Amino acid sequence: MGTADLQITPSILNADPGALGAEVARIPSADLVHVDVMDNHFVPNLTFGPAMVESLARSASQPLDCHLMIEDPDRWAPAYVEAGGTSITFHVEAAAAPVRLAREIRAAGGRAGMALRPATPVEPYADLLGELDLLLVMTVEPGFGGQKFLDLCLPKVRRARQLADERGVELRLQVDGGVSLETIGRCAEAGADTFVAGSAVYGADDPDAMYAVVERERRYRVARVPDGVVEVRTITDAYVVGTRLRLREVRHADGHVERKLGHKVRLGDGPAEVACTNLYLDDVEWHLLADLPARRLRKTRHLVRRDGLLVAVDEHEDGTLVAEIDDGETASSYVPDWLEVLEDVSDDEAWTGAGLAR
Ligand SMILES: O=C(CO)[C@@H](O)[C@H](O)COP(=O)(O)O
Repeated sequence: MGTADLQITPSILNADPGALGAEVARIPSADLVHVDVMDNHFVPNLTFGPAMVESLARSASQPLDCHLMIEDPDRWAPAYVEAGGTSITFHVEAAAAPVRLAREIRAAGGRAGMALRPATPVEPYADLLGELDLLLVMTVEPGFGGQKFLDLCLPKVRRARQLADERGVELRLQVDGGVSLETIGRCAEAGADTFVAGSAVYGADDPDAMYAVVERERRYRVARVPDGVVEVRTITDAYVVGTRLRLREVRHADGHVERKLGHKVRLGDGPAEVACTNLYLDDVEWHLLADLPARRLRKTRHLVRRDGLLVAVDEHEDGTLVAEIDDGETASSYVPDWLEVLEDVSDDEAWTGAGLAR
């Protein structure tokens, strides 16, 4: 994979069209917002134009990833950069001069993306990849959300990644259509690093929960592991260099092993409040990611349940003990006496997992 930074980009095609500002506000943890622009000619559906993009750009805190499913993108694409789109993706099947268009988008200050319908091969465009910031491989026929993922597009994703790597081109490889918890692993394994998801996000009861749970963690250096240990686990964390990604392997006392990829986004200035997203990985996915350059941390976690409180006490290799209390959605400052606190290190970067990793 060309980059270790995986992004999930919700498509607002499946959101309530009458309340788009509010719908975008429901997904504050998303890295980007995917805006499907359809003209009822290139695809049989009609959605947004530059005025809507301009209005969204004013209200959304995330960059807008505009996917133009329109005829004559050579004429219209620059207007979407002007409207505030961050990346502008045109369909190669509709573009008269894709190289010129990609250069125009970049010259206007946008990131240039090119999309391929399921039946469009990538090979004819191999030499053009260096002109792009993003290549979008459609995994459904464009036009509508909620369609079934086309597995037959995966070999193209793999070839696209290979062609870019052979040419030393760093681009985002995006997949769009039918991307869900069930299909995303296969896309990542094929080399995609950016995942557009419409119904999988807006079909959920809490769209942002598809991304993240808010962790409000207090951390304390403590004198000893208190009574009340209900479980002991061994945790190995790998903080992927230059990203907000953490690979975690948890070995439970009964022998079972859990592996996950976490993405932690700070909600405030310090480490105390983060939006945390986890994807559980199978063996293939784990081994694919396990060799990424990372700083590592190994610890034994003692889970203590006492007086209705669950506290994780981490024992580090040098014997220091750090207790974590997760307050979830409700901030609190209660510290039980039995924790025998030596020091509150909640705001100290050096005592975060990333700070301790070597
Ligand atoms: O571009 C398109 C459809 O043409 C997509 O962005 C869809 O909006 C994705 O929706 P799901 O397939 O994830 O429901």
